[in-house]
Amino acid sequence: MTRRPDTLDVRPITDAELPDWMRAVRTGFLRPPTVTDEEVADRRATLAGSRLAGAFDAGRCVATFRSFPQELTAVGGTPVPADAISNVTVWPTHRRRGLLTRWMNGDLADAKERGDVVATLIAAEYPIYGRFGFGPATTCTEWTVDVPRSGLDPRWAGPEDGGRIDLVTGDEVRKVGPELHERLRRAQPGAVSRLGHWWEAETGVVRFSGEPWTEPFYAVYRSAGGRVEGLVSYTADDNWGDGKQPLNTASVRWLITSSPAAERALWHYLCSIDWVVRVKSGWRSPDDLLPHLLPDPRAAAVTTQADWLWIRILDVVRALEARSYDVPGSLVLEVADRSGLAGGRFLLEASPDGASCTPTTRSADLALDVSELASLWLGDASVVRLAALGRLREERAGAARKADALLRTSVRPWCPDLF
Ligand SMILES: CC(=O)SCCNC(=O)CCNC(=O)[C@H](O)C(C)(C)COP(=O)(O)OP(=O)(O)OC[C@H]1O[C@@H](n2cnc3c(N)ncnc32)[C@H](O)[C@@H]1OP(=O)(O)O
Repeated sequence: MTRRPDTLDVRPITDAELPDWMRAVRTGFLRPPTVTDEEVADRRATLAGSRLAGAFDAGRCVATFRSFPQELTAVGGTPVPADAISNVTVWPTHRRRGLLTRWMNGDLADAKERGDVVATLIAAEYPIYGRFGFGPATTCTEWTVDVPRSGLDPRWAGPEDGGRIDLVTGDEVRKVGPELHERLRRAQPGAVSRLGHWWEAETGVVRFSGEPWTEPFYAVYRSAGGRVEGLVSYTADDNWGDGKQPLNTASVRWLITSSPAAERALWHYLCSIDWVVRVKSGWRSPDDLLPHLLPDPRAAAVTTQADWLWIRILDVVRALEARSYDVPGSLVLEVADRSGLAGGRFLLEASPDGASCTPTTRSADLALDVSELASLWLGDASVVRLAALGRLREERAGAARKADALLRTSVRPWCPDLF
């Protein structure tokens, strides 16, 4: 296949080019391209710290790339510096000429140079990013609850643990949300820091998505001691069936909690709203309490089960030293990285008191690609399973089981954010 010569002007964008860049992003994501002056102004206010690039053909932006600083929580709660990648689009007229490859290789090299431990992204499609050393590291699950079948007590009138649930406004959400989210993300492996504008965008104060804004409902859970421990944003449709029966579906936009009591109470609340016969959970942690807090968990059908956060390890030593380990153990990993950014042979010596990781010449226990290490690092994937799939190689008999004992975790990682 012959590729057309590269005549494009590929570079960071200027501030004056932001409207054109936004049009290009929308076109690449198949959304109506019209951008208003207000949306440009709102978007501009949210981009501090972001690195924005565009490809220009005869002066028109035809492809986009953005990255920005982020923190990702490792197993055990230590945040590591991450290079978050987003808004990757190449117009259909300019696809498969290597634009993504050029940007990605440059951005990952810059991130490595800056000292970022990982790069992160949410992949639009599964096959795009593995070639650049990314691996799927968390998953998301969506359930649809058939409320009348759930077995929950229909007379429920609020939490029985002394806590309370209140419907609140967007103003209140912006007051209590950020602190709650900080508590959650510092404890949850796989969670990421949020940019300052996240809460403003979620409550309609800044609008740059091009979607019409409709105010959702917000409910907050406070513990018996008055501490905010949970927050949910949801919408409901308007569906009256034959026979004048309300058959509404409540759809969760997001739900965050810092305690199991808050998680249980908010799901119970959502499943006890009069008229609501279906609750769509939104993209949740695979470990969410939802299905099993129902007396009949089969009332919660899995409607989505897919990869979510993808990670690219840029520094194997710092990544493996940043996370915690529940048991003592050692492991020699032969990590292949075709880009030359992070490969090598490493000795990991770990215990619940800490870990050290050093380049070594000892013979390897396991040989794997850097993308497979990304899937293992947050504790979600199974080494034994990856070996069975032929995606990593045991160099010493029994090494895969030994590695699972060291790397897997009792709580699965989860990233609540789309970015
Ligand atoms: C983090 C995010 O923003 S996710 C959003 C990603 N964007 C989208 O999905 C929007 C629609 N798609 C696009 O904009 C583009 O097709 C992109 C960005 C996915 C790819 O950009 P391109 O410039 O065409 O990619 P590029 O030419 O560098 O391709 C590199 C390789 O990846 C492969 N590839 C690229 N996209 C895909 C895909 N969607 N599925 C499978 N393979 C792909 C190419 O075939 C090529 O393989 P080769 O080296 O074996 O020939």
